[in-house]
Amino acid sequence: MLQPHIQLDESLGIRCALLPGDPARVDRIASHLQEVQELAYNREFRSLRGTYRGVPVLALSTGIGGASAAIAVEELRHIGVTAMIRIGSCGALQKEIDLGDLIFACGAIRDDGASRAYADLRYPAVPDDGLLRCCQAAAAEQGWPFHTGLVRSHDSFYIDDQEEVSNRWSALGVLGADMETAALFTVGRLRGVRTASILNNVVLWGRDTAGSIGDYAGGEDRTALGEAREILVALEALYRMEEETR
Ligand SMILES: O=P(O)(O)O[C@H]1O[C@H](CO)[C@@H](O)[C@H]1O
Ligand SMILES: O=c1cc[nH]c(=O)[nH]1
Repeated sequence: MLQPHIQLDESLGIRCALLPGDPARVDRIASHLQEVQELAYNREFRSLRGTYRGVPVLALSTGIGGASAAIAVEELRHIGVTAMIRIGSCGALQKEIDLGDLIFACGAIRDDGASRAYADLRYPAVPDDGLLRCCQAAAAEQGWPFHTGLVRSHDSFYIDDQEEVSNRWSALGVLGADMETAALFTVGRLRGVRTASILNNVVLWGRDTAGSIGDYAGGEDRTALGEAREILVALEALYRMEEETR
């Protein structure tokens, strides 16, 4: 059945997906794939297919926030996708995390509305353990710096007590902030989909968030490198997962 938001159906027959937030990132994923074919572009959901080392892969943007990410997870599951890796950006909540460093989320603080609509806050937002390990192994093999830890997913960028809120989560050891990881993990776990989230740090801890995100959008070198790395790590992780389950 044609899914109403992503405008894709099960005839695709693809099990693995990369989920960037930004539709423009879909092009940068395509540059690492073979046999690329554009599929659909409806609202924030832009998609294309390709192969990586022979593995069929779908790239679909989810837009900003947990609500649209949750819709993407549900509709992708309806068409047979069983493993999804978010290719995101984030702001650091710790000073040792550099621009372009990768964060592998081993859990997410559920400060978003979408995940709460699905389950009581005591339900943990966690990735698939095997898929997370495939991501770590792929990054380690390349020798690229990465951090594994908790992230905080939120719904609001410009609230008045932003600094206070960020300081509180930083003091609790949370590594970074994004807006979709908690919804991806929660919905994925509830629906039996394997998920992981890789975040490229685009804002140094304590720096101006809006300005730094603008630099990333403008192609700042280190964050562009972090993005290329997270894409390659995710593709390699999916390849490893497919090899393990073959
Ligand atoms: O770059 P993406 O993947 O969209 O991720 C981050 O960037 C957006 C905010 O600028 C939010 O979606 C946040 O999660
Ligand atoms: O602080 C930040 C930076 C990027 N993306 C977020 O969601 N938060």
